[in-house]
Amino acid sequence: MSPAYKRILLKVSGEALAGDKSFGIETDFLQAIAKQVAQLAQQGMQVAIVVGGGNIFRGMAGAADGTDRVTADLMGMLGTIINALALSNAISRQGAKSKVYSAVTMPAVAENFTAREAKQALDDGYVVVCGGGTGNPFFTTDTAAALKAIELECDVMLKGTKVDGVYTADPMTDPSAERYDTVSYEEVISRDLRVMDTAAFALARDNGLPIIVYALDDKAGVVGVLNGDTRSTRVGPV
Ligand SMILES: Nc1ncnc2c1ncn2[C@@H]1O[C@H](COP(=O)(O)OP(=O)(O)O)[C@@H](O)[C@H]1O
Ligand SMILES: O=c1ccn([C@@H]2O[C@H](COP(=O)(O)OP(=O)(O)O)[C@@H](O)[C@H]2O)c(=O)[nH]1
Repeated sequence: MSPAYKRILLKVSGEALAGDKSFGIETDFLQAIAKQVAQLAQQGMQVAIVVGGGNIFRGMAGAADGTDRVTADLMGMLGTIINALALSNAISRQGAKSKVYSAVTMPAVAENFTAREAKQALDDGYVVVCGGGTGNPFFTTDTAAALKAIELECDVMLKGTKVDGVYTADPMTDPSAERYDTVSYEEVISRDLRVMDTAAFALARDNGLPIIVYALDDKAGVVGVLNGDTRSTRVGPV
């Protein structure tokens, strides 16, 4: 395993959590991710996770259907909390300590996120699972993930999603798209490669945070990414 990383931030896309279903959480898939994360934690790696919510609700879709955008985004943020609770519980069941932090205040459900407390929890051996995104409408959980990776002083952000890296175009719609092994922040932003939103890439670039994009359903998963066995793209300085 890469000895270079002491503390990592893992972004788990909500839609990927649904596995083959169009909505909700696929239990086997949740267990598989939880097992990989628990394994890393038990080996002494500090792991923070930001969870998406696209498997439950997306603000943009709600707004398109007539709900006002701010309300729809609040609904989306609540969806990410549901996923965070499910993932943290699954990690605990694998024998690792885990706590949920929320960017939206809800004391009966989760700890309020502060970087100071979350860093302490990481130092104390907890897997820190962050829900609620940035706590603000008009943002995404990718931006929240980049932000929290920087706030928590993580060495790298791993973005687990449906595709196995960054391509020259969206591989879901363009079969001629080619995957990069490494790509600069500048190229991703200037070519508008939309595997994450520009705000997230810009934040990473401005703070020198490397990002590794990989497919969440790869059997070797995040452990494989860190070992260099899983196909992925590294986004970083040139
Ligand atoms: N240049 C690109 N390289 C890789 N994936 C891309 C690119 N452009 C668009 N995508 C799409 O971005 C998606 C990943 O973004 P993500 O935010 O995780 O997805 P979701 O919409 O499920 O939340 C991929 O499933 C892929 O279809
Ligand atoms: O900081 C944030 C993060 C998320 N969201 C809302 O939560 C939804 C789910 O998050 P996202 O789409 O990023 O999840 P993912 O794509 O990872 O499944 C978004 O559509 C937004 O409506 C938000 O308003 N602010």
